[in-house]
Amino acid sequence: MTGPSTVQASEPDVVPEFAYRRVTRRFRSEADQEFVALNDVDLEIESGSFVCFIGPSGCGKTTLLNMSAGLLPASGGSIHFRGEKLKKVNTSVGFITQHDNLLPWRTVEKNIGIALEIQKVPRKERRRRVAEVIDLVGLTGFAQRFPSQLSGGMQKRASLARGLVYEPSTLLMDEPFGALDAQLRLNMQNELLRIWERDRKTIIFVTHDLDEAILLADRIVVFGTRPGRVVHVEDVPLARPRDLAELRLDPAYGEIWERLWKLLDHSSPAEEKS
Ligand SMILES: Nc1ncnc2c1ncn2[C@@H]1O[C@H](COP(=O)(O)OP(=O)(O)OP(=O)(O)O)[C@@H](O)[C@H]1O
Repeated sequence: MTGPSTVQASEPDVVPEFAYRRVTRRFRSEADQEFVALNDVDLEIESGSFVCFIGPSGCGKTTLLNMSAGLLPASGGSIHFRGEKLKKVNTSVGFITQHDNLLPWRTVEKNIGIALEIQKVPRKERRRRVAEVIDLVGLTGFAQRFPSQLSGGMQKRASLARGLVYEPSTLLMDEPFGALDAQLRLNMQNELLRIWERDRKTIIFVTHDLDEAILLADRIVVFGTRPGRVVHVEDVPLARPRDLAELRLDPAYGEIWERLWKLLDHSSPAEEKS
C-alpha cells in the first residue's frame, strides 16, 4: 500500500511546522557529474508530532534535515517553517546529529551550556537551565565530569541535553541512538518519549531501525533511492505510552512492520540494480 507522499495537516487552517513543496536537492559527484540526491519532496509535518524518516542509506534523509535546519539551500522547491519560507539558518530548531561532538576539555555542565553562553544568557539563569536539563535526561550528579569520564549512553544523554537546553520547540535528530547497544538504546528511546510527552515538541527523527520508528512515531516517512524521494507515509495509530516488548505482540504493530519492511526492501539500492 503506497500512500501519497503529501501529508495534509489534520485541520486545514493549522499552519504546519514544516511544509516541503516540491523540494529537490542536487549535488555534484566526485566525477563532477550532477546528480539528484532528493527529488520533489512534498510533505507536511504537523506541530507537536513525532515523525520518523526511514529509508536506505543515501536516500537523502540527512540532506532533508540539513535543509530543514537552514544549513543547506534547496536546489528547487521551497521549505516553509511555521508558514515562513526558510531562507537562512533555522535558529528555532535543535539539531542532534549521529556524533556527540562533545568538547573533551569542557565538563558536562559547560558542554550543555555552550549555546546559552553564546547567546549571552546571564550566568545564574544559565546554571538554572543547565541543571534543569541535566535532571531531565537523568545525569544528575555528573555535571562536573568530563565526556571521557562518561559511558556512551551518558554522552548521548549529555548531547540530548545540549540540544534541549535552549528550549527549541522543534528537534531534528539524525540517528541519535544508532551507535548505542540495545539496552542503552531502549533507555534513551524511553527518555525521549517521556520528554516528548511532557513538552510535545515537534520531533523529526531519522533512523534505519524499523522497530525504533514504529515505537516512537506518530507518522513514518519512508524514503527510496535513485533518486532520493518519499515513497510512502504511514500513520502509526498505536496507543501511547508504548512499550516495545508489548507492542511486538500487537497484530496492528505486525501489520505496519510488514508493510514498511516490504517497502524498504523494494527501495533498497541493491534491489533497484537487479
Ligand atoms: N555535500 C555533499 N556533496 C555531494 N554529495 C552529497 C553531499 N551531501 C550528501 N551527498 C550525497 O547525497 C546523497 C544523500 O545523502 P544523505 O546523507 O542525505 O543520505 P541519507 O539517507 O541520510 O544516508 P545515511 O542513511 O547513510 O545517513 C548521497 O548520495 C550522498 O553521497
